Amino acid sequence: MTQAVRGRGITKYFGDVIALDGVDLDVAAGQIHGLVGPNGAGKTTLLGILLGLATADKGTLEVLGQPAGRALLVPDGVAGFVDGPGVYPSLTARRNLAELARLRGYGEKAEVDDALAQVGLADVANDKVRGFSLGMRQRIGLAAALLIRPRLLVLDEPSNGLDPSGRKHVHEVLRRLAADGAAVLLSSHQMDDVEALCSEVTIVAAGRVVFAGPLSKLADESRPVDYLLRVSDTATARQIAASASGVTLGPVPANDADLIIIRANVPAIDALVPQLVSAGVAVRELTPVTSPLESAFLALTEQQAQQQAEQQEVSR
Ligand SMILES: Nc1ncnc2c1ncn2[C@@H]1O[C@H](COP(=O)(O)OP(=O)(O)OP(=O)(O)O)[C@@H](O)[C@H]1O
Repeated sequence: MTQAVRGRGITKYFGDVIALDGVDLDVAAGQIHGLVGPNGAGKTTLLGILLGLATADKGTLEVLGQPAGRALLVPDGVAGFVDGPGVYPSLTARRNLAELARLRGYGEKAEVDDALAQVGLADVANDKVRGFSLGMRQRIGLAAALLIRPRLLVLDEPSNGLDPSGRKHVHEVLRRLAADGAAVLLSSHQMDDVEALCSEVTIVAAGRVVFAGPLSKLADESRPVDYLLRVSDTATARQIAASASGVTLGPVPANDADLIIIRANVPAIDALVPQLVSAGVAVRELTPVTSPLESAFLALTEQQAQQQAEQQEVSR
Protein backbone atom coordinates (compact mmCIF):
# COMPACT_ATOMS: atom_id res chain seq x y z
CA MET A 1 0.00 0.00 0.00
CA THR A 2 1.42 3.41 -0.88
CA GLN A 3 2.01 5.93 1.83
CA ALA A 4 0.18 9.26 1.63
CA VAL A 5 1.88 10.69 4.72
CA ARG A 6 5.16 9.69 6.31
CA GLY A 7 6.29 11.92 9.15
CA ARG A 8 9.25 11.24 11.40
CA GLY A 9 10.23 13.13 14.51
CA ILE A 10 8.06 16.15 13.70
CA THR A 11 8.74 18.84 16.26
CA LYS A 12 7.16 22.26 16.59
CA TYR A 13 7.76 24.98 19.16
CA PHE A 14 5.69 28.07 19.91
CA GLY A 15 8.22 30.03 21.94
CA ASP A 16 8.81 27.90 25.04
CA VAL A 17 5.80 25.68 24.37
CA ILE A 18 6.59 22.43 22.63
CA ALA A 19 3.42 21.68 20.67
CA LEU A 20 4.81 18.60 18.86
CA ASP A 21 7.64 16.60 20.35
CA GLY A 22 9.08 14.10 17.85
CA VAL A 23 5.83 12.91 16.30
CA ASP A 24 5.78 10.04 13.79
CA LEU A 25 2.76 9.74 11.52
CA ASP A 26 1.93 7.18 8.85
CA VAL A 27 -1.20 7.39 6.74
CA ALA A 28 -1.69 4.94 3.90
CA ALA A 29 -3.49 5.74 0.64
CA GLY A 30 -7.09 4.53 0.77
CA GLN A 31 -7.19 4.83 4.56
CA ILE A 32 -9.26 6.96 6.90
CA HIS A 33 -6.90 7.68 9.77
CA GLY A 34 -7.99 9.21 13.05
CA LEU A 35 -5.90 11.66 15.04
CA VAL A 36 -7.17 11.85 18.59
CA GLY A 37 -5.93 13.40 21.79
CA PRO A 38 -7.00 15.70 24.61
CA ASN A 39 -7.20 19.50 24.27
CA GLY A 40 -3.82 21.02 23.58
CA ALA A 41 -2.29 17.70 22.46
CA GLY A 42 -0.98 19.17 19.19
CA LYS A 43 -3.54 17.84 16.69
CA THR A 44 -4.35 21.15 15.00
CA THR A 45 -0.67 22.04 14.87
CA LEU A 46 0.12 18.76 13.12
CA LEU A 47 -2.75 19.09 10.65
CA GLY A 48 -1.71 22.69 9.96
CA ILE A 49 1.80 21.53 9.04
CA LEU A 50 0.34 18.96 6.64
CA LEU A 51 -1.75 21.68 5.02
CA GLY A 52 1.24 24.01 4.64
CA LEU A 53 -0.21 26.53 7.11
CA ALA A 54 2.78 26.18 9.44
CA THR A 55 6.24 24.68 9.22
CA ALA A 56 7.94 22.07 11.39
CA ASP A 57 11.06 23.01 13.34
CA LYS A 58 12.54 19.52 13.21
CA GLY A 59 11.84 16.16 11.64
CA THR A 60 11.00 14.97 8.16
CA LEU A 61 7.66 14.86 6.41
CA GLU A 62 6.69 13.35 3.08
CA VAL A 63 3.25 14.07 1.71
CA LEU A 64 2.12 12.17 -1.40
CA GLY A 65 5.73 11.26 -2.07
CA GLN A 66 7.02 14.86 -1.90
CA PRO A 67 9.03 16.47 0.90
CA ALA A 68 6.78 18.80 2.90
CA GLY A 69 6.50 20.62 6.20
CA ARG A 70 9.24 23.20 5.66
CA ALA A 71 7.42 25.78 3.51
CA LEU A 72 4.10 27.56 3.78
CA LEU A 73 2.67 25.82 0.72
CA VAL A 74 -0.23 23.41 0.33
CA PRO A 75 1.34 20.29 -1.14
CA ASP A 76 -0.19 19.25 -4.51
CA GLY A 77 -3.20 16.97 -4.15
CA VAL A 78 -3.84 17.98 -0.53
CA ALA A 79 -7.07 19.64 0.60
CA GLY A 80 -8.70 20.38 3.93
CA PHE A 81 -8.96 22.95 6.65
CA VAL A 82 -8.28 23.55 10.33
CA ASP A 83 -10.24 25.81 12.69
CA GLY A 84 -13.27 25.84 10.37
CA PRO A 85 -13.35 26.53 6.64
CA GLY A 86 -12.90 30.02 5.19
CA VAL A 87 -16.10 31.14 3.48
CA TYR A 88 -17.54 34.42 2.16
CA PRO A 89 -20.70 35.00 4.24
CA SER A 90 -22.28 37.36 1.70
CA LEU A 91 -22.11 34.84 -1.15
CA THR A 92 -24.38 31.86 -1.70
CA ALA A 93 -23.05 28.35 -1.13
CA ARG A 94 -22.83 27.80 -4.90
CA ARG A 95 -21.05 31.13 -5.53
CA ASN A 96 -18.59 30.40 -2.73
CA LEU A 97 -17.55 27.19 -4.42
CA ALA A 98 -17.69 28.60 -7.95
CA GLU A 99 -15.41 31.50 -6.94
CA LEU A 100 -13.03 29.15 -5.26
CA ALA A 101 -12.95 26.92 -8.35
CA ARG A 102 -12.34 29.98 -10.54
CA LEU A 103 -9.55 31.29 -8.29
CA ARG A 104 -7.85 27.94 -8.40
CA GLY A 105 -8.34 27.64 -12.13
CA TYR A 106 -10.42 24.49 -12.21
CA GLY A 107 -13.89 23.12 -11.73
CA GLU A 108 -17.00 23.62 -13.84
CA LYS A 109 -20.41 24.52 -12.46
CA ALA A 110 -21.46 20.87 -12.70
CA GLU A 111 -18.66 19.89 -10.30
CA VAL A 112 -19.72 22.61 -7.88
CA ASP A 113 -23.27 21.26 -7.87
CA ASP A 114 -22.00 17.72 -7.54
CA ALA A 115 -19.81 18.67 -4.55
CA LEU A 116 -22.77 20.42 -2.87
CA ALA A 117 -24.98 17.40 -3.50
CA GLN A 118 -22.38 15.04 -2.06
CA VAL A 119 -22.36 16.91 1.24
CA GLY A 120 -26.14 17.27 1.30
CA LEU A 121 -26.34 21.01 0.63
CA ALA A 122 -28.00 20.94 -2.82
CA ASP A 123 -31.24 22.35 -1.40
CA VAL A 124 -29.53 25.42 0.05
CA ALA A 125 -27.11 26.00 -2.85
CA ASN A 126 -28.63 29.43 -3.54
CA ASP A 127 -28.78 30.57 0.08
CA LYS A 128 -26.24 32.99 1.48
CA VAL A 129 -23.69 31.33 3.71
CA ARG A 130 -24.23 34.08 6.31
CA GLY A 131 -27.27 32.24 7.68
CA PHE A 132 -25.58 28.83 7.74
CA SER A 133 -25.05 26.86 10.92
CA LEU A 134 -21.61 25.62 11.98
CA GLY A 135 -22.44 22.16 10.63
CA MET A 136 -23.48 23.58 7.24
CA ARG A 137 -20.28 25.62 7.04
CA GLN A 138 -18.25 22.51 7.84
CA ARG A 139 -19.96 20.79 4.93
CA ILE A 140 -19.24 23.71 2.57
CA GLY A 141 -15.59 23.35 3.57
CA LEU A 142 -15.74 19.68 2.70
CA ALA A 143 -17.44 20.43 -0.64
CA ALA A 144 -14.67 22.95 -1.40
CA ALA A 145 -12.06 20.30 -0.64
CA LEU A 146 -13.80 17.85 -2.97
CA LEU A 147 -13.45 20.28 -5.90
CA ILE A 148 -9.74 19.61 -6.07
CA ARG A 149 -10.25 15.80 -6.08
CA PRO A 150 -7.80 15.42 -3.20
CA ARG A 151 -5.46 12.50 -2.81
CA LEU A 152 -5.05 13.53 0.83
CA LEU A 153 -7.87 15.17 2.72
CA VAL A 154 -7.02 16.72 6.09
CA LEU A 155 -9.89 17.69 8.39
CA ASP A 156 -9.91 19.13 11.89
CA GLU A 157 -13.01 18.09 13.82
CA PRO A 158 -15.19 17.58 10.71
CA SER A 159 -18.19 16.48 12.80
CA ASN A 160 -18.36 19.71 14.82
CA GLY A 161 -21.92 20.98 14.81
CA LEU A 162 -23.26 18.28 12.50
CA ASP A 163 -26.76 16.88 12.90
CA PRO A 164 -27.29 13.15 12.22
CA SER A 165 -28.12 13.74 8.55
CA GLY A 166 -25.07 15.99 8.05
CA ARG A 167 -22.92 13.44 9.80
CA LYS A 168 -24.22 10.70 7.50
CA HIS A 169 -23.37 12.76 4.40
CA VAL A 170 -19.88 13.52 5.70
CA HIS A 171 -19.23 9.87 6.55
CA GLU A 172 -20.38 8.78 3.10
CA VAL A 173 -18.15 11.33 1.38
CA LEU A 174 -15.10 10.29 3.41
CA ARG A 175 -15.72 6.58 2.83
CA ARG A 176 -16.16 7.15 -0.92
CA LEU A 177 -12.92 9.14 -1.10
CA ALA A 178 -11.02 6.41 0.70
CA ALA A 179 -12.59 3.70 -1.47
CA ASP A 180 -11.36 5.65 -4.51
CA GLY A 181 -7.82 5.53 -3.09
CA ALA A 182 -7.49 8.91 -1.35
CA ALA A 183 -6.12 9.12 2.19
CA VAL A 184 -8.17 10.93 4.83
CA LEU A 185 -6.69 12.22 8.07
CA LEU A 186 -9.16 13.61 10.56
CA SER A 187 -8.90 14.80 14.10
CA SER A 188 -11.86 14.24 16.33
CA HIS A 189 -13.05 14.28 19.91
CA GLN A 190 -15.98 12.11 18.87
CA MET A 191 -14.81 8.59 19.57
CA ASP A 192 -17.91 7.08 17.96
CA ASP A 193 -17.04 8.87 14.70
CA VAL A 194 -13.47 7.64 14.82
CA GLU A 195 -14.66 4.11 15.53
CA ALA A 196 -17.21 4.23 12.73
CA LEU A 197 -14.80 5.60 10.13
CA CYS A 198 -11.17 4.90 10.89
CA SER A 199 -9.19 1.74 10.46
CA GLU A 200 -6.12 3.19 12.17
CA VAL A 201 -5.55 5.87 14.77
CA THR A 202 -2.73 7.94 16.11
CA ILE A 203 -3.30 9.04 19.70
CA VAL A 204 -1.33 12.07 20.83
CA ALA A 205 -1.00 13.55 24.29
CA ALA A 206 1.06 16.62 25.17
CA GLY A 207 2.77 16.62 21.76
CA ARG A 208 3.80 12.96 21.78
CA VAL A 209 2.39 9.86 20.14
CA VAL A 210 1.11 7.45 22.78
CA PHE A 211 -0.40 4.91 20.37
CA ALA A 212 -0.38 4.40 16.61
CA GLY A 213 -1.91 1.47 14.79
CA PRO A 214 -5.11 -0.39 13.99
CA LEU A 215 -8.12 0.21 16.24
CA SER A 216 -8.32 -3.53 16.85
CA LYS A 217 -4.99 -3.40 18.71
CA LEU A 218 -6.41 -0.98 21.26
CA ALA A 219 -8.71 -3.46 22.93
CA ASP A 220 -6.75 -4.53 25.99
CA GLU A 221 -8.53 -7.39 27.72
CA SER A 222 -6.61 -6.94 30.94
CA ARG A 223 -7.74 -3.32 31.43
CA PRO A 224 -10.83 -3.01 33.68
CA VAL A 225 -13.68 -1.06 32.09
CA ASP A 226 -17.23 -0.22 33.17
CA TYR A 227 -20.01 -2.54 31.96
CA LEU A 228 -23.79 -2.29 32.08
CA LEU A 229 -25.48 -5.59 32.90
CA ARG A 230 -29.20 -6.09 32.40
CA VAL A 231 -30.27 -8.89 34.71
CA SER A 232 -33.45 -10.55 35.99
CA ASP A 233 -32.63 -9.94 39.67
CA THR A 234 -30.46 -6.91 40.47
CA ALA A 235 -30.32 -7.52 44.24
CA THR A 236 -28.80 -11.01 43.86
CA ALA A 237 -26.61 -9.86 40.97
CA ARG A 238 -25.18 -7.00 43.05
CA GLN A 239 -24.53 -9.35 45.95
CA ILE A 240 -22.64 -11.84 43.74
CA ALA A 241 -20.73 -9.11 41.88
CA ALA A 242 -19.69 -7.46 45.15
CA SER A 243 -17.87 -10.61 46.27
CA ALA A 244 -16.55 -11.70 42.85
CA SER A 245 -12.81 -11.47 42.30
CA GLY A 246 -11.62 -8.53 40.16
CA VAL A 247 -15.07 -6.93 40.07
CA THR A 248 -16.02 -3.54 41.54
CA LEU A 249 -19.65 -2.52 41.88
CA GLY A 250 -20.59 0.82 40.37
CA PRO A 251 -23.40 3.20 41.37
CA VAL A 252 -27.04 2.12 41.07
CA PRO A 253 -28.37 3.41 37.70
CA ALA A 254 -31.02 6.08 38.27
CA ASN A 255 -33.58 5.32 35.56
CA ASP A 256 -33.46 1.60 34.97
CA ALA A 257 -34.38 -0.94 37.62
CA ASP A 258 -32.98 -3.93 35.68
CA LEU A 259 -29.41 -2.65 35.32
CA ILE A 260 -26.28 -2.90 37.41
CA ILE A 261 -22.94 -1.20 36.68
CA ILE A 262 -19.70 -3.01 37.36
CA ARG A 263 -16.02 -2.42 36.64
CA ALA A 264 -14.01 -5.45 35.58
CA ASN A 265 -11.58 -6.72 32.96
CA VAL A 266 -12.54 -9.38 30.41
CA PRO A 267 -11.38 -12.45 32.41
CA ALA A 268 -13.28 -11.22 35.50
CA ILE A 269 -16.45 -10.74 33.41
CA ASP A 270 -16.00 -14.20 31.90
CA ALA A 271 -15.92 -15.67 35.42
CA LEU A 272 -18.82 -13.57 36.75
CA VAL A 273 -21.43 -14.37 34.09
CA PRO A 274 -21.59 -18.16 34.76
CA GLN A 275 -21.70 -17.42 38.53
CA LEU A 276 -24.77 -15.23 37.99
CA VAL A 277 -26.45 -17.77 35.74
CA SER A 278 -25.88 -20.67 38.14
CA ALA A 279 -27.44 -18.57 40.94
CA GLY A 280 -30.57 -18.28 38.75
CA VAL A 281 -29.93 -14.69 37.58
CA ALA A 282 -30.61 -14.29 33.84
CA VAL A 283 -28.07 -12.01 32.05
CA ARG A 284 -29.98 -10.23 29.29
CA GLU A 285 -27.47 -7.62 28.18
CA LEU A 286 -23.79 -6.93 28.75
CA THR A 287 -22.39 -3.72 27.26
CA PRO A 288 -19.17 -1.79 27.90
CA VAL A 289 -20.05 1.75 29.01
CA THR A 290 -17.01 3.14 27.24
CA SER A 291 -15.81 1.84 23.88
CA PRO A 292 -12.34 0.24 23.57
CA LEU A 293 -11.08 3.42 21.87
CA GLU A 294 -12.47 5.67 24.58
CA SER A 295 -11.09 3.61 27.46
CA ALA A 296 -7.69 3.21 25.75
CA PHE A 297 -7.67 6.94 25.02
CA LEU A 298 -8.37 7.78 28.65
CA ALA A 299 -5.85 5.27 30.01
CA LEU A 300 -3.05 6.24 27.59
CA THR A 301 -3.47 9.97 27.96
CA GLU A 302 -3.74 9.78 31.75
CA GLN A 303 -0.58 7.66 31.80
CA GLN A 304 1.23 10.26 29.69
CA ALA A 305 0.09 13.13 31.92
CA GLN A 306 1.29 11.24 35.00
CA GLN A 307 4.71 10.52 33.44
CA GLN A 308 5.10 14.19 32.56
CA ALA A 309 4.19 15.29 36.06
CA GLU A 310 6.78 12.84 37.45
CA GLN A 311 9.46 14.13 35.05
CA GLN A 312 8.72 17.72 36.05
CA GLU A 313 8.99 16.72 39.70
CA VAL A 314 12.41 15.08 39.07
CA SER A 315 13.76 18.08 37.11
CA ARG A 316 12.83 20.51 39.91
N1 LIG B 1 -0.13 29.95 17.48
C1 LIG B 1 0.22 29.49 18.66
N2 LIG B 1 0.94 30.22 19.53
C2 LIG B 1 1.32 29.73 20.73
N3 LIG B 1 1.00 28.50 21.18
C3 LIG B 1 0.25 27.73 20.37
C4 LIG B 1 -0.18 28.17 19.09
N4 LIG B 1 -0.89 27.17 18.51
C5 LIG B 1 -0.90 26.16 19.40
N5 LIG B 1 -0.23 26.49 20.51
C6 LIG B 1 0.00 25.62 21.69
O1 LIG B 1 0.47 24.37 21.21
C7 LIG B 1 -0.14 23.29 21.92
C8 LIG B 1 -0.91 22.39 20.96
O2 LIG B 1 -2.05 23.09 20.47
P1 LIG B 1 -3.04 22.50 19.37
O3 LIG B 1 -4.03 23.57 19.06
O4 LIG B 1 -2.26 21.95 18.25
O5 LIG B 1 -3.74 21.31 20.17
P2 LIG B 1 -5.04 20.47 19.80
O6 LIG B 1 -4.69 19.04 20.07
O7 LIG B 1 -5.50 20.80 18.43
O8 LIG B 1 -6.09 20.96 20.87
P3 LIG B 1 -7.70 21.07 20.81
O9 LIG B 1 -8.21 19.67 20.93
O10 LIG B 1 -8.02 21.88 22.02
O11 LIG B 1 -8.05 21.74 19.53
C9 LIG B 1 -1.00 23.93 22.99
O12 LIG B 1 -0.24 24.01 24.17
C10 LIG B 1 -1.29 25.31 22.44
O13 LIG B 1 -1.52 26.22 23.48
